Amino acid sequence: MTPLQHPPTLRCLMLLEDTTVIVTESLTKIFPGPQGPSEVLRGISLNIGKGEVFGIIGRSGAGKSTLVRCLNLLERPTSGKVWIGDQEMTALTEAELRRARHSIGMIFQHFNLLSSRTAAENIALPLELIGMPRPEIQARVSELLDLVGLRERAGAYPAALSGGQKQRVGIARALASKPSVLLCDEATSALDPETTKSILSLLKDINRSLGLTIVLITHEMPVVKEIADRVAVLDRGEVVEQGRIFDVFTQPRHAVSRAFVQEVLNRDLPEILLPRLAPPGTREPSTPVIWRITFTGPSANEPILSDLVRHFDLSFNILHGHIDYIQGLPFGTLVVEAHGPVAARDAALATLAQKNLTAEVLGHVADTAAAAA
Ligand SMILES: Nc1ncnc2c1ncn2[C@@H]1O[C@H](COP(=O)(O)OP(=O)(O)OP(=O)(O)O)[C@@H](O)[C@H]1O
Repeated sequence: MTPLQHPPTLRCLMLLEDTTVIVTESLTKIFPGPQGPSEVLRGISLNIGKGEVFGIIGRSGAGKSTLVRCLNLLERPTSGKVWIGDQEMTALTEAELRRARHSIGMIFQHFNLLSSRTAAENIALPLELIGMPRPEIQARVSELLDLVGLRERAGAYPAALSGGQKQRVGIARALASKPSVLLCDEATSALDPETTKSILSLLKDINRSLGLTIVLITHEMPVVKEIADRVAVLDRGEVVEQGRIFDVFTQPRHAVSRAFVQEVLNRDLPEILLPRLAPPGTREPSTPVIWRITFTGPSANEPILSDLVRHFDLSFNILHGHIDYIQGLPFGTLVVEAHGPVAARDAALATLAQKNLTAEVLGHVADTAAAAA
């Protein structure tokens, strides 16, 4: 039973001993506007586990930034509730919220560093604000500079730092007060792919070494694929799909999720091969067909095609294929022409289905391609 299925009084007690660290319940946000009120969040309910990297992905305008700002109450939800740890954020006064935010770090797309302060001074800022004694601040800043690999740049001003270095300062500053949760709002969107990788790898290291829960807001599926454990897909203020990264990547159920997955794992037939596919209804059923076989997990390591050749006397022409790794598990697709009698092909498809492999019939081989094969 999840915390959401319990009455509110029990829920807080459960959160203390449970592995859930962030809960949102039916969160809505309505902004007033010149054309009338606009409902930007429409009943968001999420459970985010302790130590998890949780991705929230959506197109521009889906409501991602509003959602993340509702988590730390920088934006007050119109209705619904937010718990972080054992605190119901939505029930706190402004003064209580300021204290509660010490356990929530946040990093931003444009880093939000103070240009008049050095890297070390930026990192020290939240500690100064809580009145930490100077020697303690110095020790903590030194520790954080080591953590993010910036010891050599401690005295540099933001203008002299690269984008990746600025984000490292942002991460160190966010971690200064030892939060249990780190919210990342498009933290790598302003960075090039190489720097993005290094920042994501730093975040993953921090997640593992400190057990920090990370919520990652992004419009980039490669970011989610790289480090998230689970993902929620946000579309027009609603969570349209959520689940383990491997499941969402290998079996996306919603059209928006499918489009995001397609960006990373291009499963379509390359354009150059499209002429090999006959228009529907133009070929005899007995002509060779084109299949797309999807391999997931252990099935990716099995000699599937050679088994089909041996058992059903079929022959295959491999047109296209790739294999990827999601959280260390293989996932691949292979597009093949299958040549052989219809009955044998059908039996082979049934065998693939029994092995829980997805085989889609894309169509028949076009006339010219069949002749050439
Ligand atoms: N303070 C506000 N007042 C009125 N409307 C707002 C406000 N903040 C956000 N919105 C609107 O809410 C919608 C969602 O915005 P939000 O920034 O949360 O989306 P997003 O998914 O983060 O998009 P992006 O990736 O482009 O930043 C947008 O239509 C935006 O114009």
